[in-house]
Amino acid sequence: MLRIVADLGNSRLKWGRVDRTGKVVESLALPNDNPEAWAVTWSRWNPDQVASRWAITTVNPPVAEQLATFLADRNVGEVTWYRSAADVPTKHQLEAPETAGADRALAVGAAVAMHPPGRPGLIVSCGTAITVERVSADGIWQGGAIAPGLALSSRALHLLTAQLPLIIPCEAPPPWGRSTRPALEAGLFWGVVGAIRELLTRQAVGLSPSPWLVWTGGDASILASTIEWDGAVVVPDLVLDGLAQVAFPLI
Ligand SMILES: Nc1ncnc2c1ncn2[C@@H]1O[C@H](COP(=O)(O)OP(=O)(O)OP(=O)(O)O)[C@@H](O)[C@H]1O
Ligand SMILES: CC(C)(CO)[C@@H](O)C(=O)NCCC(=O)O
Repeated sequence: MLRIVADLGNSRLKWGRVDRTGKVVESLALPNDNPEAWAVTWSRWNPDQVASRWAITTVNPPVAEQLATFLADRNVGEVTWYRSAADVPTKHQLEAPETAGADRALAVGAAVAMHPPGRPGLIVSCGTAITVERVSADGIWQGGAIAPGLALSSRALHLLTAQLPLIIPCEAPPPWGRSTRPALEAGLFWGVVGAIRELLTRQAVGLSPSPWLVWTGGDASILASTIEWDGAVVVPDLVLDGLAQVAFPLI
């Protein structure tokens, strides 16, 4: 039986296949707004239309409806949805888990599972929004911070001003520029790095021994290298890994 995990965010839809050992393999990102692209990938993954089981985490209800229709049209009957942190067994101290993102809870769950017990941790997820999550030494998610992501900040500056162009930051730029474009690149990129650094520093206060750090999300590869942190790792499929552990546990 094909087992699929999917992470429906605000920018992209990530899919992965779960192999016999419970590992997520062949993960890829698809556009959120293009069911034709989903169909092409799905017929490539499942050319013989064998039975499949899906586990889907979503923070995007309108696109989730489209995805539900897409799967129903393809006779996928076994779908489990994770729509908020309340649907995820990650231990937490949140006030209202039913309003918190399931993706956040799954990322925390996967990061905690990667580390031996007894050490606190921090998780930075660099997606449409950036989240920085705090985990206590006894493995409990204490909550986090939600900030604007790199592409979103760039789009906001472009859309809400008359003269600022749209730029796509793709690598660490010099910290100032002598014209609009490099000045914008500097402000966007280093502004986001500064926000993450500040949140990490402040959330680490009171955590002992020193917290581990896991990065994930579409912008993790360019942002992680800017902040020095002993033993920090980038795990691109952290949310899918967490989902596979929760939805398809090894028995
Ligand atoms: N091919 C791509 N298409 C879209 N975004 C990309 C791409 N490659 C890198 N990115 C970056 O990835 C970020 C989005 O990350 P990701 O796909 O992890 O977010 P998401 O899961 O959709 O968002 P969220 O979980 O915050 O709702 C954007 O800020 C963008 O800069
Ligand atoms: C913060 C994001 C956008 C990160 O993907 C998502 O988890 C979300 O929409 N969460 C709902 C609000 C919350 O987590 O408290």
